[in-house]
This record gives sequence, structure tokens and C-alpha cells, in this order.
Amino acid sequence: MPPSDFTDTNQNETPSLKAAPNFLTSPVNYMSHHVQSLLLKILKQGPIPQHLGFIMDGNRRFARKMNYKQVVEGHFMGYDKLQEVLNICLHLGVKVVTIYAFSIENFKRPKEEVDTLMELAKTKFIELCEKSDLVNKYDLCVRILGNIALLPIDVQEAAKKVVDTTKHNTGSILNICVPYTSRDEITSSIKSVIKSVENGHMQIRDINEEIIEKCLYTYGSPPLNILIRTSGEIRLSDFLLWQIRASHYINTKQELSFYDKECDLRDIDNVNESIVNANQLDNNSTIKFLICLISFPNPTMYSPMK
Ligand SMILES: CC(C)=CCC/C(C)=C/CC/C(C)=C/COP(=O)(O)OP(=O)(O)O
Repeated sequence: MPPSDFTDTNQNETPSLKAAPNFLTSPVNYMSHHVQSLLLKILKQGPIPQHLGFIMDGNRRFARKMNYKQVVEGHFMGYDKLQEVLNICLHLGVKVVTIYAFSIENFKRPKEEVDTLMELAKTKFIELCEKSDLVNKYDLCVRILGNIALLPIDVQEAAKKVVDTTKHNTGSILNICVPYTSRDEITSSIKSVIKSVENGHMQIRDINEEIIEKCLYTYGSPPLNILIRTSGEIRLSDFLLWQIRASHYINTKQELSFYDKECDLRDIDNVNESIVNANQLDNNSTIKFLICLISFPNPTMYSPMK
């Protein structure tokens, strides 16, 4: 197994290697683990964002491009990649990671895909409760943000279980947004505020941005520093619209454009170029560099569409 600072939850295998043989069979992959370790050491010297948001996109396009039998396989690979990315973020000292796992709009997708995603969510919630290296290693507190009542009952129960099991953990926080949209979050916040007024706990004149923010699902997390979207799309897709006020927005495809030739032929010269750039890191480039880094060994988060 190639040496790496970032072993996945299963110590005995490298899921990314197994999952994407077409991309990761060459000696470049072996090198990539060395390079990744080196880059992480460099990154650790620089400013580390407190709160990162991820819009995980491009899973189905990736599955189609790879000619997988079913598009949902792209989602499975997406989850594997997510674990790797989380490992890297938490290792670097990022305090909160918020991921867009399922939009309320996603319920309009074909039933079979929705059912598979719900089953995946349930399985992963239970895994996070029971045998998660990620939770143990980083004393991770998992929060489920969104309109939980829209989830099937068994998924709601699994969500509640993972929240209850990890709620006293004081390390980092993982916010999993499922099923979520910003408009729904803001609507729910406004309803809570109105309820407080109706109950006589507050006057209309007391309502301000701070009060509305206190009723958002993300309350308690530090300001969002960076929102990252994979796959090349630049839309926000109704994610963290309130919270993004002062954030940087990163589109991984743009940041990784130097990989655009052929994903499976990422040559090491390009990586060297990145290391050189890392010598002149400022806040912003550290962050962009982080994105390049985390997308490096496994293509799922960076779905290589043209
Ligand atoms: C713990 C937990 C809840 C995990 C969630 C698992 C997971 C990988 C969710 C992502 C689902 C999703 C709608 C991705 C977007 O890609 P897309 O389907 O929109 O891809 P496309 O843009 O290529 O169509």
C-alpha cells in the first residue's frame, strides 16, 4: 500500500485505489501519496480555514463518464472521497465542515436514485455511530441540518442516533445537510422567530439579523470561510445563502484547470509547479491549494468533465 498520512477508515485497504482503477494504477499514484504528504506538511504551516462548506457535485456525470452500470455508483464513490477529504480537513485543523449531502430538490429525482441515496445516508449515519475512525480520531460531533421530517422514518432515526451519540464530542464538527435548502432554512428560522413573538418572548422591534441567524440550522458554527463546489458548476444551488455573505467561493474545476488535459495522465511536473506556488502562500492561495491537494489522488470530487 502506498504510504500516506491519510489512511481511510478501513486501514487495510485503499478504497480510492480499488474504486477507481482506471485512474490510479500508474506509479504516478504511488508518487501522489508522497507528494500529498509533503504538501500537507507545507499546508499545515499556513492559515487554516475554520469552516469549510462543500457542495458535492458531479457524481452522476462522473459515473457516466466512467461507463459505470448505474449512476448511483458515482454517489458511492463520492462518499468514499468525502471521507478522504474530511480526513484531510480535520487533520489540518479545520474546525467545522458543512456538506451538502441532499437537497430538498433532490427528492424530485428518480425514485430508485432517491431510495439508494436514502439507504446510503442511513448506512453511513449508523456507521458513524458505531465504527467510525473519523469520529474517534477527531472527537467529531456530527450534526444533521435540514428539514429532517421530510426523510423516511428509518433515516430520521439513524440521523437522530448519530447526533445523540456524538453530541458531547468536542473536537471538530461535521454538519451534514440532508435534506436541505437555504430557503427552507431561512423560512424555518423566520417561523421560529414569529413563534417567539406570538409566545410573548420577544417584540417585533427586537427582530434583527442576529436573531434570525440564531435560528438557522448552522447556529453555533463559526462564519463560513470557504464554499467549495466540485464538478465545475458555479451555481450555489440554494446552499448556505445566508452564511456565504463573506466567504470565498471555489470551483474545483477552475482551480484544477492545470489537470485538464487528461485526468489519468496528471504529470508530476504540474505538481512540482504547485509546490513552488506554495512557497508564496497567502490566505487565499493556501485555500485554493488545499482544494487542489484534496482533489489530487482520487478524481471523484473533481469530476473530469470537459
Ligand atoms: C452521509 C451522507 C448523507 C452521504 C451522502 C452521500 C452522497 C455522496 C451524496 C451526494 C448526493 C448528490 C445529490 C450529489 C450531487 O451529484 P449529482 O448527482 O448532482 O451529479 P451530477 O451533477 O453529475 O448529476
